[in-house]
Amino acid sequence: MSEQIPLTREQFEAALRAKGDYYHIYHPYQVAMYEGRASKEQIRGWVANRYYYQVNIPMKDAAIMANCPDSKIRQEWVQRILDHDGLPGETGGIEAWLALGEAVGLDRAQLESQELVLPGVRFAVDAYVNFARRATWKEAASSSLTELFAPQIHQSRLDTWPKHYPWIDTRGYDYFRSRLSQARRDVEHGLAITLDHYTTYESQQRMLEILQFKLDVLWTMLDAMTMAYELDRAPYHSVTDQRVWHKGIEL
Ligand SMILES: O=C(O)c1cc(C(=O)O)c2c(n1)C(=O)C(=O)c1cc(C(=O)O)[nH]c1-2
Repeated sequence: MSEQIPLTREQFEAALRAKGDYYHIYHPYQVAMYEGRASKEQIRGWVANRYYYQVNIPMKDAAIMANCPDSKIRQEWVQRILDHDGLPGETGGIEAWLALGEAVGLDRAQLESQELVLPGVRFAVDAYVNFARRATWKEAASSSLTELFAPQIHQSRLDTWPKHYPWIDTRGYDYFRSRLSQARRDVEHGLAITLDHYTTYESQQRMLEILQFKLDVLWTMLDAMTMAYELDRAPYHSVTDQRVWHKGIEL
């Protein structure tokens, strides 16, 4: 049997970018938010649940670094952790997300307690972190490439939310603004690693599947929020309106 011919660098990049068709920017929950159709509860639910993604991203990036023997790569990758955690005394992305939480009327302590984080969101985010722990550092690094499509989604919020949701304190928007340049820089580095590394047809197809896995993580988070905040079907809704679900099991 003849071997499949690998995609050229340009074709591979085009195939990665084509995955943008499945980005969560097209999820109805996300569309409702930027079209101004989301209720206060839906916006608050999204911010509270996305907080779990925010706090896990630096742990995901630390897992990639822990598996990476190349100091040059770590030198660049560590910036991602600093973006979210900040240096001591600085405001990082997690702090900026908490400010967004306050801007939409959520209590900081409630956000930090993670009591609003739905199990479906928790499982999806955990799948991403666990993948990064177990995969090779290159595959885990490449899985961040949904960020190719992130500047557009952050910009769409900056363009539409202040108009649609005058009740949101505009100081909350700093997170989205700072991610515009941070995501572009991340993508440059992540894309270079990815285009250099996957040079066989099989490995390129595997990488495209990994990117689909990551798209699934993001889409599934919004599915869980749709159930809870749009369809009024939070977990256990048929038996109780209490938030009885687990709040994370530390291992
Ligand atoms: O708001 C969004 O829609 C969105 C999506 C993504 C993404 O595509 O994974 C990230 C972010 N935001 C983000 O703010 C962020 O810091 C981030 C890091 C990563 C990653 O996989 O390492 N994705 C994303």
